Amino acid sequence: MKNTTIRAIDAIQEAQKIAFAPFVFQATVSLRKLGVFNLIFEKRKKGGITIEAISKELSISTYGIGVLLEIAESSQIVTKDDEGRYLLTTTGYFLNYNETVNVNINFTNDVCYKGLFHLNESIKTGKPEGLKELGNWSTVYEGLSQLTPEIQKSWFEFDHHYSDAVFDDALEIVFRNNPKTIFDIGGNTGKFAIRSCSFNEDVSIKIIDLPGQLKKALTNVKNEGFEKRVSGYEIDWLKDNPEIPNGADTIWMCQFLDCFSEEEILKILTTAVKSMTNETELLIMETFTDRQRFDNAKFILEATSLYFTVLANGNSKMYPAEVFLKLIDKAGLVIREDISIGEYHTMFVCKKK
Ligand SMILES: C[S@@+](CC[C@H](N)C(=O)[O-])C[C@H]1O[C@@H](n2cnc3c(N)ncnc32)[C@H](O)[C@@H]1O
Repeated sequence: MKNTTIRAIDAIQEAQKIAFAPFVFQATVSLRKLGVFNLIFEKRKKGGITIEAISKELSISTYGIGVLLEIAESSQIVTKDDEGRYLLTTTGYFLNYNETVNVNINFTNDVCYKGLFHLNESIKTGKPEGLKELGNWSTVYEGLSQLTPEIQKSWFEFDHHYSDAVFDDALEIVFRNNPKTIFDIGGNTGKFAIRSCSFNEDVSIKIIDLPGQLKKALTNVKNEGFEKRVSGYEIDWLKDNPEIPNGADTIWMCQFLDCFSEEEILKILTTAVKSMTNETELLIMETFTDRQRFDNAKFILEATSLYFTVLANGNSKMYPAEVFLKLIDKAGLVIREDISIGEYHTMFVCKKK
């Protein structure tokens, strides 16, 4: 976006918005949590609702509702008419009711907010300095299974939101050659394994992940009754010389490689290649910054990169596809198909060179 023609008065307004962005964010979180947005929306057909009426209905002081709605009005989240009645703007509506905005707000507030304070340190050290706000681990992945329930819920809802919706389309491609054995690398909570077992009655899946995460995934798999067809394999890709077993018809890596630096991605892909035959398909599904149709999607991915910097591991990010193209080639793989899936994702179907 170019801003060469922006007037100084507008530019200072934009700068002030950034200077106070955390205030607007926290006011929004509070208006959501207190049910003020819901109430304003419910009253839309009556022309809106005043601060006094909101205060009475929600048993919160007029002072409290007033300070929140003042900044919300200046931020174009609500409007106020001459009788002092508030309505949601379209932005306010999305802040309260859009599913993607909802998972992003919860993720920002519950998982990232406190940790982000340490971003400058992380940029200098290359370490996730904000992670200490959540627990004492060297990467967030070590701690995923130990996060408090509220933080864990927001983390998993964020993660799942961006993959769940595309699993249906992805499964059609994964199973078009009828694989009997799939390795799900970075299987997380076992969602893909469970969906695969429901989709195809013959397939066996091996989830490959860190021990804590694997335990959680296998419990979920058992709860769905698929424990005979899903096994686990413990790995820490950050250790020296990781190895995975042979025997997969398909290796599945969804929203996984972005959790690593370029050097680490190359190590993972090279290790995977060693376990592949000429027939094995390696499927990489990612959200690439240079493959987004909408600016807001690119913006979400750039913010997610900062989460990786300050909280996840200090050295990974959401990558442009061109970085992956180079690493895939370097690892000894060739891309047979390059498929766009859903709103955000790209799938690379890779084979050994
Ligand atoms: C973003 S999640 C993957 C999400 C999942 N595949 C999906 O599509 O929803 C990343 C996964 O990589 C795993 N992971 C991260 N670092 C790892 C490491 N050093 N060794 C092994 N697995 C790791 C995490 O435990 C987590 O399950």
